[in-house]
Amino acid sequence: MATTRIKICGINAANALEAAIGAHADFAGFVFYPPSPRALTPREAAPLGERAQGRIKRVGLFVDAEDDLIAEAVAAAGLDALQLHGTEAPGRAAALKARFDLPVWKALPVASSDDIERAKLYREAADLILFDAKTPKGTLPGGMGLRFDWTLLASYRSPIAWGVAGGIGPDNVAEALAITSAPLVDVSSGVESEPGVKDVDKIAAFCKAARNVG
Ligand SMILES: O=C(O)c1ccccc1NCC(=O)[C@H](O)[C@H](O)COP(=O)(O)O
Repeated sequence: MATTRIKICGINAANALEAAIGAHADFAGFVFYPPSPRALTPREAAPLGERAQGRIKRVGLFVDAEDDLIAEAVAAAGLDALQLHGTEAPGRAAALKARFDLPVWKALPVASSDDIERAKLYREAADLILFDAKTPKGTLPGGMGLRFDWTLLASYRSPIAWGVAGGIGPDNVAEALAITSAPLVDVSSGVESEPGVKDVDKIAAFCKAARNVG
């Protein structure tokens, strides 16, 4: 089995970034979505991006963002990939991939098998599909600690890269990976002490538990 790749999302402080790097996570997620408790402005992300350069890949998370914000964030934080966590259509994902010449990850909210099927729509437009739990209307579209039925992915096969997110933490990441065999796992609130505050010990425990599986 190939090694599971790990993304720690919502990194907004140097200690959390160092914990993710120290625990050999593959990706650090920077959230550029103002309503999030983990949100960064491009200016705030710049020193984190510089610290991360060459040590961990930097993924910028956007929710139906304008090009201007994405351009500022790419320039300030030196992003290595764009994660689209809103209602971006395949055409929008393809346009951003072409404009910024960066890999594009598309997050898809999952509540039923139909939601898994939607991944097919993005095969030409995205480099990675991230299956995340569907959240209630009027709340954040991610980072809520909600999980979906992982058995929906039990026999999932894809020609492009993919990952699983939502309600995963140090105590259940092994179960999530055992059920889904996902090549990538993503976590945010599961490694926090409170919303927006990462816990360095939980980051270490999460990465250790994920690495013990794949
Ligand atoms: O983390 C956020 O605040 C956030 C806000 C808006 C859209 C997406 C967001 N996070 C996306 C992620 O990549 C999370 O890691 C994923 O949703 C899982 O979150 P959690 O259930 O808290 O681990």
